Amino acid sequence: MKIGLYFGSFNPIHIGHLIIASHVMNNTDLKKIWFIVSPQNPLKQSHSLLNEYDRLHLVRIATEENLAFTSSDVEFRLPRPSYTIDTMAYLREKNRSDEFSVIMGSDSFQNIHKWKNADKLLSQNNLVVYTRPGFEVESAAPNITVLADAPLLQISSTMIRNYIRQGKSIKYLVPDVVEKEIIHSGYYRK
Ligand SMILES: Nc1ncnc2c1ncn2[C@@H]1O[C@H](COP(=O)(O)OP(=O)(O)OP(=O)(O)O)[C@@H](O)[C@H]1O
Ligand SMILES: O=C(O)c1ccc[n+]([C@@H]2O[C@H](COP(=O)([O-])O)[C@@H](O)[C@H]2O)c1
Repeated sequence: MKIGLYFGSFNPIHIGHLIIASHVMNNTDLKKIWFIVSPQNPLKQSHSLLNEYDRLHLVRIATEENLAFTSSDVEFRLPRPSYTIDTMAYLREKNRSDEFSVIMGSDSFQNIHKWKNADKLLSQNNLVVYTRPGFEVESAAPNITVLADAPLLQISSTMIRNYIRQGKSIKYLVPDVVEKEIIHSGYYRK
């Protein structure tokens, strides 16, 4: 099966992520999207990072009503920080009948030279790159699909964490179930 892999810290998952995943499904031949929760992004600081199992739970409840979406904890069992090239090797080995594509914004794509074994990552994998403002990109190779018209929201997990700390509402920025769980569990208050 053709599967899109959407990697992220998801700290927490928000509707920007879900809109992108849905847009990728609508505009490619991918049949499923796996949301891969990275315990530790190699290029991000770990303070203010909610426990990975709590982040995974939020991804699970945000995606469970969509049968094409799945949450994945595969990187929890791999060495840290989470290097995408290593995760891809592991996933390919374990899922030989599936064909994976890595989904990423054009901002990440432009910075991919900073990632571990970037050349190998680019040559060995299919990529779906959606354009984000300020990071124009043209399809550079047959294994790279560029989606130029993704519906984009100027929101981020950082913004949501800041809103919570400031006592502001995060309604509509995250799915209702995620908002309820964050409030109920007191996540990101300090
Ligand atoms: N609003 C958005 N629209 C499109 N893509 C997004 C949006 N927010 C995040 N992404 C992309 O989704 C992927 C996973 O995101 P990540 O979990 O790092 O969230 P984030 O909102 O960027 O987090 P943070 O603010 O904590 O850095 C990354 O490739 C990121 O570029
Ligand atoms: O493999 C790497 O070197 C590498 C470097 C930076 C980021 N990544 C992956 O890309 C995902 C999204 O990263 P980011 O910075 O766009 O939020 C993150 O969860 C990591 O799995 C991977």
